[in-house]
Amino acid sequence: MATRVKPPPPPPSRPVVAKSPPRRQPHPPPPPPLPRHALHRQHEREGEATKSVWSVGFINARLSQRTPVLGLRLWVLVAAAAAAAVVLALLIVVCLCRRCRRRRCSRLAPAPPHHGRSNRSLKQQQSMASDKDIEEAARWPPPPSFQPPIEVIKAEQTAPLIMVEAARTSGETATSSGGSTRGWSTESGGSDAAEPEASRRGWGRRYTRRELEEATNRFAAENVLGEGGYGVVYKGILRDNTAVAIKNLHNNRGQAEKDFKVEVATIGRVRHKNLVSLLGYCSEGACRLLVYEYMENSNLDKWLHHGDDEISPLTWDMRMHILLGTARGLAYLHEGLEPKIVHRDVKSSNILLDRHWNARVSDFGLAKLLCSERSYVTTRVMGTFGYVAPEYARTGMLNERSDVYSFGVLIMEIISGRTPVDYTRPAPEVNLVEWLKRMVAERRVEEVVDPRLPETPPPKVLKRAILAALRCVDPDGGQRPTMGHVVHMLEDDLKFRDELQLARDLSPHASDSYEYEL
Ligand SMILES: Nc1ncnc2c1ncn2[C@@H]1O[C@H](COP(=O)(O)OP(=O)(O)OP(=O)(O)O)[C@@H](O)[C@H]1O
Repeated sequence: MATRVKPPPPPPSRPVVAKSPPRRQPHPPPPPPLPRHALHRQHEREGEATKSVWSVGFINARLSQRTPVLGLRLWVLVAAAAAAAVVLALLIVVCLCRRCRRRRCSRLAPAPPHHGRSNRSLKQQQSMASDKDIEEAARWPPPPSFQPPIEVIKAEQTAPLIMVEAARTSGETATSSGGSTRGWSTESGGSDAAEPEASRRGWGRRYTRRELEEATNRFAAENVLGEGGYGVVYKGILRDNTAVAIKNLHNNRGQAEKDFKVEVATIGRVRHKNLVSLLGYCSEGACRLLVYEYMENSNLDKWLHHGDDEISPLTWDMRMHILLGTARGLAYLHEGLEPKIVHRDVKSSNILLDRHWNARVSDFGLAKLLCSERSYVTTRVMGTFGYVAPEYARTGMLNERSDVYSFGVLIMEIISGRTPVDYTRPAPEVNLVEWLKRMVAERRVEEVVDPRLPETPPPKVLKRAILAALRCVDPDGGQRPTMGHVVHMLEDDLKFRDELQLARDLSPHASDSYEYEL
């Protein structure tokens, strides 16, 4: 008699349907014990059933099962969960990237001011300014030991203008010194559409060439403000009636548009009341144009050296005010930004004057915008003859103390009305720094004053200004003050001048003794 073998249990893949409660049935009698060979076959069948749990058919069946979630099949839910996980992962990556970028932005935020010496010590230094100090500062030649400046940046042979380090770290970032962002609007010609993100971030407006042609009457000759080493500068009036200065950079075929934009962004984000603001740019084909705020009173060089008037319109006070503004602008570049910007070409033609005669430093950071292969870049690297710090000229090593040296030359220029190098003068007077030092050593300080000045400054005031200049042109870069120190010196000088004036106004005789005491 054939033994009835109990059928294997139904495969678990069967769809689970709502079951009615099982009817209770009387327990069937226990099956008779199986013979050995039947038992063996049953084990084999059970083994196959277990294996089938992992078979393709089984998985397919499982995935095709309907679930209680909206009656969707299991594979639909699995796919949805996988997609959600991918989206989540992407979101996390994007968030992390943004955080990194923000951190880079914050590196360019204004750094806390750090001036090595306290105001007090500077004040003491200043009030102790005596003939001896001035003569000591004027000592020449420099000590033979040249101490390399701290944080020296090696100037390269062909493209050494790497002073705008900010560009490297964050071409895409935008920071502001708290200044206005006027002019960085998003409305512009068609090309803005290509870069809406840039405009939103405040990098600066991108102008079309056509817009700028319109503003300058097709770059007409009568709108030329002048020509410098970087190109021709035009005055332009934009459609909204804003006056601008448009610098047409020449020889730019070597500059990739992307690099150009990075540099422009670097310059554009630097805002300070004593720096000329870059409003935007145009980059179409080989054409590279920079759009700046227009400065009504041109540049300092013009007023110092190219005026026809016998009496200069620049009074002593105006000159000191211009110096202080310039010092503040430079101090911001050196100490207010992280990483700092070394101007590298501080000179009177780069000090522009707004309608209120406030100094506005221009051309900072321009060096990196130039095509590095051009030979004139190499000559420009050396700054301008007469203003260049000796260590820079000698070694090509440059840091912010080189700007301090040039600023010292600028002080001398403003006091004397002489250019830093003047070959029309007798040999001992050709070099301004050397001549002025000699005059100080010979106690002929009063003779260095610009004969075109409407009024001569009080001797003590003059001496303090000369002392500041001599400190700045110290042959040892490490001994020069920082621009922050220079700002304090000049502020103190102005205060000193005010006090003197007040004393004079109160009593002419009292002021004599006051001046004498100081
Ligand atoms: N934003 C501006 N507003 C008014 N005039 C300007 C402005 N920028 C430049 N200029 C004028 O354009 C002329 C050329 O300036 P640019 O800066 O190109 O050359 P530079 O300073 O004279 O020489 P270099 O290029 O050697 O520094 C100068 O007369 C300058 O005063």
